[in-house]
Amino acid sequence: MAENPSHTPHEAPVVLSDQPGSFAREVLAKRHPALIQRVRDAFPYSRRQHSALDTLLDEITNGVVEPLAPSDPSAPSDPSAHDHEQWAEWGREYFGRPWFDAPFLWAESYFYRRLLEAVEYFGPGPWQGVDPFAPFKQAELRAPAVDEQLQALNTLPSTPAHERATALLHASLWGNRADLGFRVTEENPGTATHDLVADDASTLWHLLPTGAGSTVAVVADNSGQELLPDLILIDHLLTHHHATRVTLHVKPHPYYVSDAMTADVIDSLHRLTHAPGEPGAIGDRLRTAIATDHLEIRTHPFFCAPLPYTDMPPDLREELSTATLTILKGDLNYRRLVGDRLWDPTTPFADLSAHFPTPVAALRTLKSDVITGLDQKTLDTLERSGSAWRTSGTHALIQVRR
Ligand SMILES: O=P(O)(O)OC[C@@]1(O)O[C@H](CO)[C@@H](O)[C@@H]1O
Repeated sequence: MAENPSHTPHEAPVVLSDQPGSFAREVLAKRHPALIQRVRDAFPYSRRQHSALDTLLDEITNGVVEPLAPSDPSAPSDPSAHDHEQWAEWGREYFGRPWFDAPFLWAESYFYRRLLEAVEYFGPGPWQGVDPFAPFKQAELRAPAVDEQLQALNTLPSTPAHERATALLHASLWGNRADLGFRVTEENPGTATHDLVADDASTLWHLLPTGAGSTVAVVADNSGQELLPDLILIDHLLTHHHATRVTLHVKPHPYYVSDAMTADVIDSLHRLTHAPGEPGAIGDRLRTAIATDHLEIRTHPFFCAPLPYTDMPPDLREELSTATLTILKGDLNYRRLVGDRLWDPTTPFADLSAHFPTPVAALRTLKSDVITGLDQKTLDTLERSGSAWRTSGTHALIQVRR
């Protein structure tokens, strides 16, 4: 194993991908190559795009990390060059070294940036802005399972308020299993457990008393079967006066396969508004909320950066600071919040999230090695179970720091 310079007595080791058999290694060695193949199969790409995908595949399996290709000098303002300087700085330590030696968080993020480059997403040219993951996202949103989930919402108006709030929070939480990146290699994710490994839901609701005029920031994760329940939860927060204003933060470009962008919010709203009954009513209310600034869709380049939230730039920090509570969805946001490190699982979540500018709630199904804030008894039970509880997506948590 390569020496891990980031391991100081005060901080746990950074997750790397250099350990054979580790989860992080599997993602780089198996998930990323499989993803290249899926994207390739989904589009009528040109010879140049296929060749760029071949080069990327060869590099991630046998080569060393290469910088982004130089921008096209013949194009006066090459849009593909928008973040070159940034990546040159973020990658300085890792260029020329095997992919498996870079921090897992960095390597994954850079892989998605390079995949977008290979398919010419940033242009200039006809493929500019063509989301390579759109076919997978759209298929998921059209799935018959979604019709059933939407129909089930028709029982909501007659469900007692407390039960309804819990059901919607849990739907948003477990929606995080619908992560298409995860499914590239985990076709049949195991059965979800129902007990949460940590459940601070009561603190979350205490932070949002009705009628207090709160603002909630929701940092979204996956589109489709995660974003739909997120939107339904947002409607609940607004209509039941837990918040007067919600900001929904999405990715500025395709990321981790199914991560939500503005286009995905539009598609999900369309799916809701075109469904009969309660889902249609929810969709209409959400559109009204957007039109009246009670719900605002926001994005920021930092949401696709290979960095933890401790490195959040001042403008985003300032923007989020106005929220009463930030809800961070999913596994990657959790890794970025507490740091992508092999913490002692009983390290308090509140200590590791203290840097975040607002009270924060993490809603996450467990799909990577990082875990914090467990009590010893829960940890012992999980360890005794012999299951891959950290990474299989069968376990979930709601952790809140006031
Ligand atoms: O953030 P999400 O969508 O919940 O999960 C992202 C994820 O699928 O990607 C990484 C591996 O590729 C892991 O952190 C996690 O399993």
